[in-house]
Amino acid sequence: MCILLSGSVALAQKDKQLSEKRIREVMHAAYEKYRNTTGGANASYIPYLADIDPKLYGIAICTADGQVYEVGDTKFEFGIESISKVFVLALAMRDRGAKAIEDSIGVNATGMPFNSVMAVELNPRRAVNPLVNAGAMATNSFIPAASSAEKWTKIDDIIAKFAGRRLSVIEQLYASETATNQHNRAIAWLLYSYGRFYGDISESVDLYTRACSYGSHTRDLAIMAGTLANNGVNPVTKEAVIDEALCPKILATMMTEGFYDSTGGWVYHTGLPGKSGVGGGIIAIVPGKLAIAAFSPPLDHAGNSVKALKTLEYIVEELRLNLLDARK
Ligand SMILES: NC(=O)CC[C@H](N)C(=O)O
Repeated sequence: MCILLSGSVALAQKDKQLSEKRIREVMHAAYEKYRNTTGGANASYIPYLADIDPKLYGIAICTADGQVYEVGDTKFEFGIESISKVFVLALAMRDRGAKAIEDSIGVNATGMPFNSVMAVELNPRRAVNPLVNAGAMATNSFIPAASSAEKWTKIDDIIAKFAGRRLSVIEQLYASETATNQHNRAIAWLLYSYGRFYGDISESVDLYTRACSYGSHTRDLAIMAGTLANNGVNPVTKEAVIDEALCPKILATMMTEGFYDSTGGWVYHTGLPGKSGVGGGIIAIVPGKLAIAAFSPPLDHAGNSVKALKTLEYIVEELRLNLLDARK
């Protein structure tokens, strides 16, 4: 009884860290601390991304009870890119089940870059992770539907539910990616050659490319991630988007592969599931509590936003959000 009591008192103390005042304070402190940080470079292999203003910077936090806090350029729409992989995975998992994802796509870490061919070659089962390009394209191919148009409707609907508003594809970005995605097409063919692709190749690559080309702003990402923090219920609209039992499975893939070959470093610093995109966005989820999103276009060698990474690491440390940290 005594132990229980002191445990819950300690938990309450820890949660005091999460008062509205404290969240705002830390978020604004992060913004001031990193707003002039330089380093990294915009993604240039997708020409559209190279031209985005590298100075744009936004942070948004969405709590599990639906409060949204924002600072900076949080309404600027940028390419969601690989962050879309998380939500397309949620759809495939909803329709196929968590076991089928594990068996047919794979859930282990590749420890390799997001567009690695070797990740496919070196794994005896040719299993990848749904959060690298190979696994994400296979995941698109795995969504059950009568046609590609129907799959897109499913993707568009679930993305809208996660965000609490309908997102639009940035057509210029989509065209830019489509004109330069030969490497992704090659990866899809490779998976196909090993029997690890489950639908029409060009259609699946196209769905993947289109989903990466959604325009999202930092606030959207915080709410989408907030839905995963809130057991699959959008904390703002209160709509149930996916079964709560799937959330820990989705978060597990983020913990193992969310930052590709830099995932170990991310977990080392934050102890949280997170995901980056080459558009400059990053999300992090604290189950049951909140989600954080940050955006800044310049990327490091692994394709993760330099400033967003620093921002999230700082906020996680200051608010004591690391899941692996049992300090009171
Ligand atoms: N890491 C990323 O965000 C990569 C996504 C990008 N659409 C690609 O396929 O290369």
